[in-house]
Amino acid sequence: MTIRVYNSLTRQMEVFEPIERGMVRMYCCGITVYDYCHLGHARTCLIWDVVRRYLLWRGYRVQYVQNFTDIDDKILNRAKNEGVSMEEISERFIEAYFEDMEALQVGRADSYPRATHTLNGIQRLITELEQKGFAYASQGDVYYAVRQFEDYGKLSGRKLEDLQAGASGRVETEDPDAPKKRDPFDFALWKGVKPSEPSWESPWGAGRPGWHIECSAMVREGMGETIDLHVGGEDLKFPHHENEIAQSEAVTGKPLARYWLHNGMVKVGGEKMSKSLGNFTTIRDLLARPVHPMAVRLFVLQADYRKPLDFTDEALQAATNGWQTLQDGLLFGYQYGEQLGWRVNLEDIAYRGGNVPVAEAWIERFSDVVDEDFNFAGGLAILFELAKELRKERNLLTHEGKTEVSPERLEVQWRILVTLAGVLGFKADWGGLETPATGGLSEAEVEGLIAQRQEARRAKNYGEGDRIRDELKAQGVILVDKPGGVTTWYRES
Ligand SMILES: Nc1ncnc2c1ncn2[C@@H]1O[C@H](COP(=O)(O)OP(=O)(O)OP(=O)(O)O)[C@@H](O)[C@H]1O
Ligand SMILES: [Zn+2]
Repeated sequence: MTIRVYNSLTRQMEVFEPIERGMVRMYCCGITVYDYCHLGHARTCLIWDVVRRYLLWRGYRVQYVQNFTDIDDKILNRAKNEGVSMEEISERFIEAYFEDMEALQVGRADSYPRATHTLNGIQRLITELEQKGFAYASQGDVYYAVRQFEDYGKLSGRKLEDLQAGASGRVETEDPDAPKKRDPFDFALWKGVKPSEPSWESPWGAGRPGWHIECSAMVREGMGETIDLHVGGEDLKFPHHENEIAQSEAVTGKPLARYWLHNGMVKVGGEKMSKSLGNFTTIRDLLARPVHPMAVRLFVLQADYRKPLDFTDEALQAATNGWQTLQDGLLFGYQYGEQLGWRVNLEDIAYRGGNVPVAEAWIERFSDVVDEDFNFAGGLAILFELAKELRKERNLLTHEGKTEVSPERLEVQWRILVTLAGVLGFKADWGGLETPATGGLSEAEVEGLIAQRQEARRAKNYGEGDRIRDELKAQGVILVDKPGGVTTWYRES
């Protein structure tokens, strides 16, 4: 089978064919770094991380680039409020971003260009737009003249005429930059310096870049004129992605991206989870509840990536239960492999995947389903089938001392499960296993002591926290503190 994707640009399913055979160039609009990430950001980052993993598994090489917007009014406002520099704010939240994503096991992109590191490329692009008649300078700012770009609106399906009718004068009254624009829909490529704000020298005077131009410049500088996949949240389709297209394609005369893919929003009570609405749950808060990071991954991947996803406690609980089932399946080999006489190197499987024959029907079924516009929910259904079968066999084994399916066959099934779960970025906490062989504390006892330690640390009683850590260590249990206040553990072998 071939991979097919829903292209937002053409509004139809298309066979996925990258420009260069076997190589995918993929760009994702990243975050504006002025606060901690919430579950909405997590969904966007998780989905595209798994798309990348899937493409790699399907044999492509992938260049995956995700930017950080580190010049923005929101960052400047926070810096002003705290009396610190813009860099201090952006550095703090870039660091927090990496911690949160690591906790969720989102893989690192190949590069993370930042607006502040791309000023030459940005200025080059604006200069070319000016030379080609798509941009004009006005009172220290530079604007993009949207009416010069014939295709404006092709991604979002919005026509300027309709927008104008809908806006009817509102734009003029609300937009403080309106007097500087030739048309109310023109947008800033460069903004003239304001007192006490950071600025960079440019042919148009000191100032800073607008938001939209940074992505166009980053793609061009780091990836080329046309990339394969341009992805991001649906909220960015208009105006951000529309403007990226207008900027890049006006200069190069080539499509910016072959395929535009958009993920749906995480919603709360029907509204987009967002900082401005105050209805958000940060990744940190979620993991500190504690919710297992893999349950968050399951919550996100069980939904159609293009549809909105409602965040409710029930949905989260369902994902937590689902993870338990999947985890039971993933741990099967570690718990019963020896008893079943498997001669596999479990360490090897844990770190390199199951290494199963690709002709296996399960694998084919999985890739057939996921190939169709990254249907991860469909792929997961296959993983659950496998996990449930292993659970059934586990019950037989513990109660009757034998399995129905042959041990050889079970081994293959388990390896397939581990492999496919790995493709979707799921990894079982092998260390959390109760291993009677090592004796000592039971799983529940360990969890109880960890909870006590967390309580002590919350009360700033670090001495007691350390004492509990040492007590556990003496019993062969090693604690690993993860970002977001989550502690995992494993038994020393
Ligand atoms: N509720 C959400 N669900 C899914 N993705 C989201 C959500 N909110 C933001 N994103 C995505 O996260 C990425 C980073 O967005 P950005 O930093 O601009 O956040 P934002 O939209 O300003 O968030 P907020 O509205 O909470 O301030 C974008 O790709 C955006 O589409
Ligand atoms: Zn962008």
